[in-house]
Amino acid sequence: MKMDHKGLFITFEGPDGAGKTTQIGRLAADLEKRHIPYVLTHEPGGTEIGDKIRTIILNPENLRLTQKTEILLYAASRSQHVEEKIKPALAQGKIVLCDRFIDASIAYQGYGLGQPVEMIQSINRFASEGLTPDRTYMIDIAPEAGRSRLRERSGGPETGVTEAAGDLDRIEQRELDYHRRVREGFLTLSRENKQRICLINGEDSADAVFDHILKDFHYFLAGYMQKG
Ligand SMILES: Nc1ncnc2c1ncn2[C@@H]1O[C@H](COP(=O)(O)OP(=O)(O)OP(=O)(O)O)[C@@H](O)[C@H]1O
Ligand SMILES: Cc1cn([C@H]2C[C@H](O)[C@@H](COP(=O)(O)O)O2)c(=O)[nH]c1=O
Repeated sequence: MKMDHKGLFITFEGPDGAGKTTQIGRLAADLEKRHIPYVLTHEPGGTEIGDKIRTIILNPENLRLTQKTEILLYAASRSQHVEEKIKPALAQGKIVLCDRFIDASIAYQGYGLGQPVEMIQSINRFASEGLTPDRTYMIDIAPEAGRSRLRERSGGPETGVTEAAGDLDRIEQRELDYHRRVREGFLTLSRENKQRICLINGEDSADAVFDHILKDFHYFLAGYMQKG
């Protein structure tokens, strides 16, 4: 665990539709209930400038956006986010809950697009000033299941809304094979970072997933408090 800041940096990762937003919201509610100061945020975005970058990255009309530009825009949004929001909150001793961080760039742009992972790591080390999450909840789901959840969330075939018309962003619209590579990327990361990453089966019920996260988080928090 990196101890160069006072707060705790917790990230949620996983393929599209895995349930990250659902679970991070539940963990935030648990902290709220226990009066523990926290910040709930997300990437890409999380700041005014980051949200503008997010709009460019995810707009399905931006067909000419190159792979290198995509990597750099995610890193630019992250840099703004770390400096303006995440590091100040950690310095105040808060728990920062962040929906996606550098693991997403490695999985989506590295494993998914086939861009060199070491290069993405190096760009992001610069962008994030070397910030590493203390704990990561990686929620795994097969891309078919994730995509079907996203379709339902945006209307679903039964409502007559087609997938193309149904709110999928520029990344979500990529073919299933791309999303299979992304998932394998996340699973590889979880094997390579067992100390930091807690891997969870996102195809279990939302309650079962949350039980798993909460148990691990309370255990992790107790250890962190003990170390002072
Ligand atoms: N464990 C679960 N079982 C069934 N449905 C779920 C579960 N978790 C979340 N959902 C539903 O699946 C959809 C996607 O969930 P959510 O938005 O939390 O995923 P996400 O990982 O944040 O998606 P993305 O980051 O791709 O937008 C939502 O409609 C949510 O209610
Ligand atoms: C941080 C980050 C994200 N992505 C992808 C993952 C998703 O498809 C979108 C973000 O949408 P969400 O609904 O807010 O999860 O962007 C990526 O490709 N690379 C990244 O670094």
